[in-house]
Formats: sequence, structure tokens, C-alpha cells
Amino acid sequence: MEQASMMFEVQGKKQKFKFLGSYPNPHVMPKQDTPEVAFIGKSNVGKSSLLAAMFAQIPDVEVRTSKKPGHTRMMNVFNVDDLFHLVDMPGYGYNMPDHFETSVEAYLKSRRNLLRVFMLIDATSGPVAFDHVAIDMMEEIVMTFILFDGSIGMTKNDQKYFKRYSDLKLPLCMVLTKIDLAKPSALIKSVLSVVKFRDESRADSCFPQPFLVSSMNGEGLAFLQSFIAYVTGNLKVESLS
Ligand SMILES: Nc1nc2c(ncn2[C@@H]2O[C@H](COP(=O)(O)OP(=O)(O)OP(=O)(O)O)[C@@H](O)[C@H]2O)c(=O)[nH]1
Ligand SMILES: [Mg+2]
Repeated sequence: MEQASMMFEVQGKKQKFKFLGSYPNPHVMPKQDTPEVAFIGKSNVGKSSLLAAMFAQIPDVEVRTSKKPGHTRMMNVFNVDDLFHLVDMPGYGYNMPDHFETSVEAYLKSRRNLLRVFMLIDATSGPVAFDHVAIDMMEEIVMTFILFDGSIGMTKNDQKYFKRYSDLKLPLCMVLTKIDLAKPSALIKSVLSVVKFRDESRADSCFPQPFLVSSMNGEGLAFLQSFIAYVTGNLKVESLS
């Protein structure tokens, strides 16, 4: 865990965390040779805050958050020491951008270096109707991704990512956010509702255990950081390999 958290901190004078840009669709994004993970979730669930909190140790990291739902309008890509990319997405649901389909959906369907999608769910409410739509979309995309990938002549890069992607088997993970705001009883209820939500949605591509985080007090962030370092191929865990 210590090794992983170093990736999210300053080492010497080196600036490790770089904002690459805001993109309206995947076709104009930087080229696809760095492992990538993305955060999706309903507007206001805490996607941008989570990203900012994970890099709170690095001065001058600027990730914009807001009380108003629908704040993030474009896909914002951040580069972490050329080891991996993190992508902050516009939220779905209330005040979502009109171009959601051509941006977020198109990105999820076409991005070859995308290794893991983190679906954020508010711990104070548990999954809402929009999350049901989103998880169905994710399942459909996972199938399209794998079939599409296997049916075309792949480049060496595609093969590398496809192998990693299919080895992982569970490309979607749930993250319960704002746990500092949920009373223990509400938190247990939310954890159970996420497990039920996964089962009912038959989301076979979804990892069964949700991560529990607070961007306000930092709880749970180290686990998520370690997991991101691991799935992007930047952390060897002896007992798992
Ligand atoms: N108490 C608490 N508040 C949080 C937490 N995470 C986010 N918030 C608050 O929730 C609001 C929305 O946070 P954002 O990070 O902007 O949410 P988002 O998912 O990026 O929203 P959109 O960009 O609109 O889709 C802000 O007022 C944050 O301060 C958390 O862990 N605890
Ligand atoms: Mg945001």
C-alpha cells in the first residue's frame, strides 16, 4: 500500500500529476498507449472530488468540483507520471450534457487502453434509477468491447490491452462515496443495496466488493489507490500473481 501511495505523491522535484486536457469525444483524446481508468457516476456523486482527494498530497493539483450537479462537462484526462491516466467524466442524470452519448458512451465503447471503470454511488442514498440505466449500459459495452476486439485484426497494442482486459475479467468496480455523511446503519444498508443492485442487474463484469471512500476525510482512499496501481500494471502483488 505504501508503494502504491507513493505514486500519488510528489517525489523530489518531479511533477507527477499532469492535466492533459478536456475532450468532448474519444477521437480527439491523446493516443492510446498508457493504461487508463475512468470514473463514472451520476452528477454530484463526487467523481471530481475523489480524483482531487487522491492527489491531495501534490501541491497545485487543480480538479474543479462544485455543489451544483452537472459541473464537469467534458472528459478530463490526467496523466500520472506516465504510468497511467485517470479520466474524470461528466455525470449522468440531472443536468447531464447533451453530448453524453457521443462523449462518455463513445469513449467507453472505443477506448482500447481503458482497463477499469469505477462506478461511483452515493453512500447516503445507495443506487438510484440512473445507476440502473448506467450499469445496463456498462454490461452492454463490455460485451461489445470484447466481441469487437476479438473480431478484427488487432494491432500489437490492441493485443496487449485486450489480453490484460480479458485477464482482469471484472472491468467494472463500484465505489461508495461520501461515507463520512452516512451513519453506520445507512452505510451498511448502502453496501447491501449495492451488492443487491449488482446481482439484480446481472452485472457479471462487476467486481462484487464495493470500495468505501470519503474525499472529505480520506477514508478508504489508500485501498483505492493501491487497486488502481495494481490494475494498471504498476504494482506487483506476489500472492496474486
Ligand atoms: N461530505 C462529502 N462531500 C463530498 C464528498 N465528495 C464530494 N463531496 C461534495 O459533493 C459535491 C459534488 O462533488 P463533485 O466532485 O463536484 O461531484 P461530481 O460527481 O464530479 O459532479 P459532476 O461533475 O456535476 O458530475 C461537492 O460539493 C463536494 O464537496 C465526500 O466524500 N464527502
Ligand atoms: Mg465533476
